[in-house]
Amino acid sequence: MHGLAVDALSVVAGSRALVDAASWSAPSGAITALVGPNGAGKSTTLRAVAGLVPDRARASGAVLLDGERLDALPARERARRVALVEQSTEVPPQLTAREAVRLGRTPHHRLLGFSIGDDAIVDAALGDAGAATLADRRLGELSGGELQRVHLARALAQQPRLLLLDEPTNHLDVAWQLELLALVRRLAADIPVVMTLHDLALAATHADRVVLLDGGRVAAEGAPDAVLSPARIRAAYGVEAEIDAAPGGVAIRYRRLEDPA
Ligand SMILES: Nc1ncnc2c1ncn2[C@@H]1O[C@H](COP(=O)(O)OP(=O)(O)OP(=O)(O)O)[C@@H](O)[C@H]1O
Repeated sequence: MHGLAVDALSVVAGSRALVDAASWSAPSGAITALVGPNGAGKSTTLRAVAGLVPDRARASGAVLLDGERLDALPARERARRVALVEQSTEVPPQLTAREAVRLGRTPHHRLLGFSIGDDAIVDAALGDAGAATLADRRLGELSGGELQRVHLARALAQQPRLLLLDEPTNHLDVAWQLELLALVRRLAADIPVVMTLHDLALAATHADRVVLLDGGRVAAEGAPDAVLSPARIRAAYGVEAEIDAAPGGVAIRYRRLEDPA
């Protein structure tokens, strides 16, 4: 299959399955949203797809990108193919944004050092992520939203064949959320993009496919309107959802089960 196929992925810490035999796919040319309640295993899943597993945990199952087993590749090879932007990444505060984005090129270098062409790639990545004006600022001085854009630029500089974004709209104001989603749409023309989202209305509006995780398992997978139904939202989150699908986007109103309609 063209794109990402996750087959019976489990991440087990001690006797506890954080991700439990989850199988799902994310085709090229599409945005796939990974949704689910707190603790459902979304971040653990993205990290495991990128080859990162918590200390003292064990991953099993297969992760295939365009038919190639990613989980069988050495870390450096995997890093050439997969970029992950996490919710919070420790950053050296003295590094400039440009220096941080340049680190995205590291997996592509044969020896330590930089390659010809890196500068143009780094500049393009900074521009695409809306971080060009931040290039010479130090990371320690940036706001949460600005830092988020720099992390995205670093991922773009990696020129990955699979882009994984953990809560990419966190910290972003509404204008930058829309910019980010437009950029993700452009990127998804060529590669699979998987992003975790808490905002189900954003997922319903902007994703082509939705994977609903609950308790580490795949509760549903498919078209947004099929997965994000009131019944499934009730089952996974324990809330009532009233879904209003207008041409400009989906709006969802929530209420607790015990509250009057
Ligand atoms: N290093 C770890 N060791 C043991 N358990 C962990 C570890 N990291 C996460 N967990 C547990 O794994 C489960 C899944 O966590 P994960 O962060 O993947 O969920 P999530 O769906 O991303 O949640 P959220 O929406 O709150 O970000 C949680 O119960 C969490 O407590």
